[in-house]
Amino acid sequence: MQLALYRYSLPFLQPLVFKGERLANREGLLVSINGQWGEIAPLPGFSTETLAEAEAESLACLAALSRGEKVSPALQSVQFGFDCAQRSWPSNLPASLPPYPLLQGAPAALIQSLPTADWQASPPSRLKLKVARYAMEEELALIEQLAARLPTTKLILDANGGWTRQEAQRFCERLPLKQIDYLEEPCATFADTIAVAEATGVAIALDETLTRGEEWNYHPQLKALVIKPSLVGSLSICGALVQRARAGNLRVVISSSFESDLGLGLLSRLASVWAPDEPPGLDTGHWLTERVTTATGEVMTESLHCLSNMENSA
Ligand SMILES: O=C(O)CCC(=O)c1ccccc1C(=O)O
Ligand SMILES: [Mg+2]
Repeated sequence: MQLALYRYSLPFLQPLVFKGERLANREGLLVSINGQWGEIAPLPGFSTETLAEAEAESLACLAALSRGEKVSPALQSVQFGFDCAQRSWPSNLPASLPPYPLLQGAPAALIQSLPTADWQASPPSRLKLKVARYAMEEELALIEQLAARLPTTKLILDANGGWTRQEAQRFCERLPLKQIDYLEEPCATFADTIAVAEATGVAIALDETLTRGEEWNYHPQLKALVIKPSLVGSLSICGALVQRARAGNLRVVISSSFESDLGLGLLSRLASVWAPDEPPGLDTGHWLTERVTTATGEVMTESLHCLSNMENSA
């Protein structure tokens, strides 16, 4: 049995802020089990575990595997990594749809630099924008511009639970609702999010509610589950969420959390299995300036920091 764990550190194009924490590099782990890879990369501000905790549990799991034991990690990022590295993937997976573009940054700067010229010829069917980060007026002005310039594009908005019920209602009352695909997580609780939906008519998608494993119910305005397998963790829990979405006629959008190119490839495979007709939320790779795999998919282990490398007969 071959077992290895590596750490990567990949620079961001420019530092990104996650829930108030400024990161210049994306750091994570790559696990290899008999030649099959997984990625373990808790995201500060979104994961409850730290990278150090994930590393410690990963090393313990590898030691257990090397003794011939089965492992069931407790940390979500570690569950994802080990599940991916041990999954029997179908051999001929179709490619997933191209991801919808993700816009991130200050509204004034985005209005200046909108690449609408490229988009005019073939506008994206969907476009995602982070909200609840800057002044509400500025964000609404940007949305108005986007809606006017890209009349056939549906906008996905994501507030990451950043508003009170009242703030979210003020914002949603001024949205061009026909052009909004859905709003992810306007408020910090499911009850507040649903209250905003009912008061304003906006369509809702859940994301952090699923990552945190909180309770939720079907609602006529709940339109989609945004599933981040790398943060939810266990692929069987992700599979159960997909089933529950199907049972309630909800769309499933597979989404990333700034993984390396290897992690994005794994998420793209999961998207082609779980959401073959839905453009995934995987447009985070362009924020990283370096890769961990070659063009043919080989992991460039020589450029990574090796934490463990074992070969035994177990
Ligand atoms: O979902 C997407 O389109 C891209 C990923 C994304 O937006 C994201 C990335 C990291 C952490 C949180 C989020 C989010 O959905 O809020
Ligand atoms: Mg989200």
